[in-house]
Amino acid sequence: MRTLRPEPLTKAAFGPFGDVIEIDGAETRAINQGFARRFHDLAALDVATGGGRAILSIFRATRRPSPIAIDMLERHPLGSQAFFPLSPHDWLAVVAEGGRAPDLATLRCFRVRGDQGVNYAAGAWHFPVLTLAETQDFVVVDREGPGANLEEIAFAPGSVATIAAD
Ligand SMILES: NC(=O)N[C@@H](O)C(=O)O
Ligand code: NI
Repeated sequence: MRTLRPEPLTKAAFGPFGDVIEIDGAETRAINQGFARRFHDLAALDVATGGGRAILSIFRATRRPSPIAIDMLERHPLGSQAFFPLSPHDWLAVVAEGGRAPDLATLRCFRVRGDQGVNYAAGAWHFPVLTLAETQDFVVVDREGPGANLEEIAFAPGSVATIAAD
């Protein structure tokens, strides 16, 4: 079984899996008579497939026992799924490339800062949201609509990977 070492999240490294949501590098616009700044169009929301619509939710994540075991992966074939933390604590995004099944040789863990979010592209294999705090709320924007938008693959316990303790 592999030990995944969290790597820093960068736009380049995360490119195959979706978008990094962050102020750094964003197109910005002064708005509201100069009393606010807009960081514009940070992620490609893709939710219209099959008559879907965008919804905004809040997930309250709680820390999983260490070492965190990657015993399954999931994906949402009909829509993207964006997460942005509401508290400034690091968290983790675990992803893998692949089509009908994830390619476990490409399994990667990214350490995400508390001022960064991610937007998983439609069909991107990922592990459910992982906080490193005792509890952490996330704004989540994803797809509501007809069709099966959750595919999960479970692995034999202890067979894939754990995440190195921080
Ligand atoms: N169940 C649910 O909506 N959560 C997952 O999709 C996730 O990525 O956390
Ligand atoms: Ni998901």
